[in-house]
Amino acid sequence: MSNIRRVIALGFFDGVHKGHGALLSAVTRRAKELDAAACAFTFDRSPTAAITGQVVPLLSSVEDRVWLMRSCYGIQEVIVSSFDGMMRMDWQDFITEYLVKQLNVVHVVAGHDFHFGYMGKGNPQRLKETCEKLGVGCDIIGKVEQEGITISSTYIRTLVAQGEMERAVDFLGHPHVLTNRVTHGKKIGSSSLGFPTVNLRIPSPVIVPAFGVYATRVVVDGESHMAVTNVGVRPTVSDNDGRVTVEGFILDFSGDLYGKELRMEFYRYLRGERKFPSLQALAEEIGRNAQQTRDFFAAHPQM
Ligand SMILES: Cc1cc2nc3c(=O)[nH]c(=O)nc-3n(C[C@H](O)[C@H](O)[C@H](O)COP(=O)(O)O)c2cc1C
Ligand SMILES: Nc1ncnc2c1ncn2[C@@H]1O[C@H](COP(=O)(O)OP(=O)(O)OP(=O)(O)O)[C@@H](O)[C@H]1O
Repeated sequence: MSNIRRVIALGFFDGVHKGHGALLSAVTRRAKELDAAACAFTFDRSPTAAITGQVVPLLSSVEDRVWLMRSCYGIQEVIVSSFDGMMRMDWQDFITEYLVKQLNVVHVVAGHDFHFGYMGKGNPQRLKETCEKLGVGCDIIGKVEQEGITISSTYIRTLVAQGEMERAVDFLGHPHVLTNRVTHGKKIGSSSLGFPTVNLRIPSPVIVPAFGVYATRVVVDGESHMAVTNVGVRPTVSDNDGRVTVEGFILDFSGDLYGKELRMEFYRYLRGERKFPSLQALAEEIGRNAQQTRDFFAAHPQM
């Protein structure tokens, strides 16, 4: 780590929602005032998953988390730390040895319920008092609510898992995103259906949105296109192997995207995934869903 002066937001930041946004905006503001680098600290894996041993499906991969913090809030450096390597560090050491000595922190920003250090014994009050003694600035951000609900990654995960995408977008402050490389499908899409699709895998432990069809955008080679996308196991296709795929038909586009990195943005749930009596019936429905997607983006030109 180079020894530049850093203003650092502390947390895990899964999904980078509006509550996190309050911290990250404070960081960019303070960094300007102090002529320091705007940074955020996160872990490589979910602390809750590591501690409880349970699978915690996350809204974002590490890469998407980093990208969201940079692109939505102008964070210049995201420090991705190994949770396993840090979980036994006590809270005082986290501040004095890690933040101050290693990262040269000049100001920290954390939320009202931020717990840190071995057994979670560090808390906002301890953070504030210790920073004061060390001459490090500290902002504790009060909780951000919407419709009387405290915005949290946990709450937004339930929205995505239930397909409530528009509400998820509302609480995130940006669309739910999935970035991955395009893989090969079974080629039925272009040959029998008349709808070529890009196929993405959802890497573990990233959350699987409710099975169904969504109005989405795909961003590839720096360009954004409307797409109608199915998430699920494709019960209509006889040889489906039970694997979950994300398949998007990109509107008004032709070209081979195999192997390219693509970002998919989810905006609206259109319908559930179904088993159709024939490929013909499925193709007719996809045609209707493509039109619904056009209508949605025509009605929401800012999206
Ligand atoms: C917008 C859209 C909606 C879809 N809806 C369903 C569905 O409800 N049920 C289903 O079995 N497959 C559905 N599919 C998946 C198709 O079965 C799949 O695209 C087709 O099998 C082609 O697969 P391939 O690209 O791997 O060749 C949908 C695909 C798209 C693009
Ligand atoms: N709604 C919110 N308002 C203000 N600060 C928040 C809010 N949500 C999270 N924070 C703060 O953002 C940082 C990162 O939080 P964390 O990653 O634990 O998110 P979370 O949404 O609370 O997650 P979870 O749902 O898993 O508890 C912490 O410092 C936390 O206190």
